[in-house]
Amino acid sequence: MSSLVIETDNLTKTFKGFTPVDSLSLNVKKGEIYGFLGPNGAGKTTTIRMLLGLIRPTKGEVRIFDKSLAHHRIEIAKKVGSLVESPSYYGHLTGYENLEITRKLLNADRQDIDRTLEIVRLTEWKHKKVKHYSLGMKQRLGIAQALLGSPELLILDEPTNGLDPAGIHEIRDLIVSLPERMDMTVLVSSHILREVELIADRVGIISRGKLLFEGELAKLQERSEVKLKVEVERPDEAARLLFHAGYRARKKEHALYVEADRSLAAEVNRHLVLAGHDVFHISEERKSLEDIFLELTKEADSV
Ligand SMILES: Nc1ncnc2c1ncn2[C@@H]1O[C@H](COP(=O)(O)OP(=O)(O)OP(=O)(O)O)[C@@H](O)[C@H]1O
Repeated sequence: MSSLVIETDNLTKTFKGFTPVDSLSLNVKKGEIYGFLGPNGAGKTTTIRMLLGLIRPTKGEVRIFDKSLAHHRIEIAKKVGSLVESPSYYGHLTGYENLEITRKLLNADRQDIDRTLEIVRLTEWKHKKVKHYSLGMKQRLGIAQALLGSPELLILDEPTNGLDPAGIHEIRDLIVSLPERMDMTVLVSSHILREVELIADRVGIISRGKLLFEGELAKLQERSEVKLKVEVERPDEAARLLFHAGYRARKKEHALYVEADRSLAAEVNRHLVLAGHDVFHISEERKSLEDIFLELTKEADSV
């Protein structure tokens, strides 16, 4: 069997001449947490709805567990748990009762309810009515619903939307624990890089329905240029000097950013010191992932 749990080939969705998902080829590996990243309106939910068989692709194919979703929808659905947008529940019923409804639909074991309540840390609240739950607790209940029946693949669409920092932290910890605890593959979407950065093994970044990058975030950062940040007393003058020595240098705030890596740090330093500049500090700088993400998705936006 392939090590890919989700594989899409040129997945495309068109609504009345508008194409929110455009030739998307995603690869999600078994046992990983895959961060599906993109700004609002990038096409994440539409993609997820196709992965769950809730809407039909206009073009392309979805393969899950090495099988075509179009031909094995029911068989695949039994092994996939999901939370798309906000969870649905009955406020006048308790957490336990809500899960009992889902459990019956799935024909899952009764002890599955207590086990999932434990995982999402709602055990002590299980006999309280859901209308009294906080937003974070409702979200955790939604994840518990998705976990019933021990799915092999869990798909969560923006599970931290609307939560406060503590709630975000809790959901994040919960997601991180799942692959090992439940031998599961997780795809989690978000429009916030920082949320995914801490938990995902690999990411797929989309904007305007197109895949811009897929892989480890460290690889994305490696692709960004390195600069030397040089702190000197008179940066304007130092920039001119380095320019005449053949370097591209730009002043930003009180520092100078030179297009060079650490192998040239000593040479840059020598140029400056020999010309009478006091150099206080030289360090190698890369763009933050946040900057790279914003640039990448902005570029796609302006096409
Ligand atoms: N049924 C539909 N008919 C027409 N347009 C749609 C339909 N569903 C989604 N869209 C449009 O497709 C685009 C992508 O939406 P989608 O919800 O997939 O993005 P998203 O990345 O999940 O964004 P968000 O984070 O804001 O939910 C949006 O412009 C949306 O308005």
